Amino acid sequence: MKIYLDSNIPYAEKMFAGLGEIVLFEGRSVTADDLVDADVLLVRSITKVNQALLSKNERLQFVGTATIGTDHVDQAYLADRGIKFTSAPGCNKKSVAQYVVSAVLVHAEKHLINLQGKSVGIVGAGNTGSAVFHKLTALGMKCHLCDPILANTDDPRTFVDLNKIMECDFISLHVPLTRDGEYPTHHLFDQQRLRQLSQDQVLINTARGEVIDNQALLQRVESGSQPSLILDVWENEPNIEMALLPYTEIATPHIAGYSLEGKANGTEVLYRALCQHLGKEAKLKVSSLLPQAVVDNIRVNSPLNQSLVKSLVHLVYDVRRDDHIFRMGIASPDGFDNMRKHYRERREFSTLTVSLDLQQNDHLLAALGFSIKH
Ligand SMILES: NC(=O)C1=CN([C@@H]2O[C@H](COP(=O)(O)OP(=O)(O)OC[C@H]3O[C@@H](n4cnc5c(N)ncnc54)[C@H](O)[C@@H]3O)[C@@H](O)[C@H]2O)C=CC1
Ligand SMILES: O=C(O)C(=O)[C@H](O)COP(=O)(O)O
Repeated sequence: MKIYLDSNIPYAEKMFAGLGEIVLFEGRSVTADDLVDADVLLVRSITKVNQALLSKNERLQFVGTATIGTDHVDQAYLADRGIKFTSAPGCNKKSVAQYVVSAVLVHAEKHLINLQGKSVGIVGAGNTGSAVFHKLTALGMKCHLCDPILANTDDPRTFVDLNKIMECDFISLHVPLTRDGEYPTHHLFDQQRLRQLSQDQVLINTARGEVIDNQALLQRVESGSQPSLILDVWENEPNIEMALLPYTEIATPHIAGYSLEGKANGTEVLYRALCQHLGKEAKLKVSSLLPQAVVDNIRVNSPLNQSLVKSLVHLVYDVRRDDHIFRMGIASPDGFDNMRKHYRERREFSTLTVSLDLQQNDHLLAALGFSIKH
């Protein structure tokens, strides 16, 4: 059994070693010739899994992607060939939500904004949008959810339409990239919608670059009085529209979901699914392989305010560091992918235990995802 693994799937060599012979590949450059004898193919979002990639392989039985997004996989083609497919829903939702929390706090500090009562429009109310809702609501923000698909189900939450979202102080995108169906998201933010944004608004994209028409966005920002932009994802990665960069407040190379926990969760989901597919017991747990966090506890003995929350958040994850590294490195060859490939170890808020002297602080910090001790 040959298991072909993207070399950027952490802990995968250890987790899958007992299930077959491991062959590592580079996700961006792998070709049909490389995969001729693969029985199992485990990818991340940069590998387009389609007929062209699998045309020379006649024995593939299982494809897994260690990601939430599945737009890079032609699932209909896999189904036609009877190849089992698994993704990792929700695996890095906390990581993305923590990125958004850090970015919102950074924006608030820079523009002297009190976040209490500020409105947030969350487009896509699935795993990640819901996590963002939970955290930003805890910060005192008024969050609105837009999800016409869930709005047509028995989901008990209140949903608004996109017009209402366009009035919000912050707009955060958490939709899959889709081109078909009743509610396609490709260029959901097109020239017309981008024109509606004012310079007092903040547009955050951690979904997929193609959800915003990047050329229309460039025209919009070049015409003046632009909204603040926080962009983790871009059209045409890794060859992004560099002219957008100077207009962004925070810019990163598709790493919002790159916490160690988020990536490790993705690995574990695939491990379990493959074990099940092969009729084997899933004996390993990826959590046992994670290192201790460098900073793992802190004592807080004063009431929380926005500034103190920001300090606690940034003790664990500060998006400005990723923004800085990105701007320094993007001009070099392979700059976009290099930062992703050699991404530093980033942990989630749960790895920091906050010891609280004041009872009233727990709700907010627990909602943000910190571990709490009294
Ligand atoms: N930047 C990064 O590192 C990461 C990006 N992502 C992206 O975020 C996307 C969302 O992630 P999850 O929330 O975990 O997925 P999910 O599948 O749990 O939720 C997506 C939600 O979007 C809704 N939706 C679909 N079309 C819509 C439309 N036109 N308008 C409004 N809502 C719509 C769906 O009904 C669903 O509830 C992923 O598909 C992936 O592309 C995910 C993880 C990391
Ligand atoms: O999970 C997703 O969906 C993502 O966007 C991934 O976090 C992106 O990471 P790579 O798969 O491109 O390494």
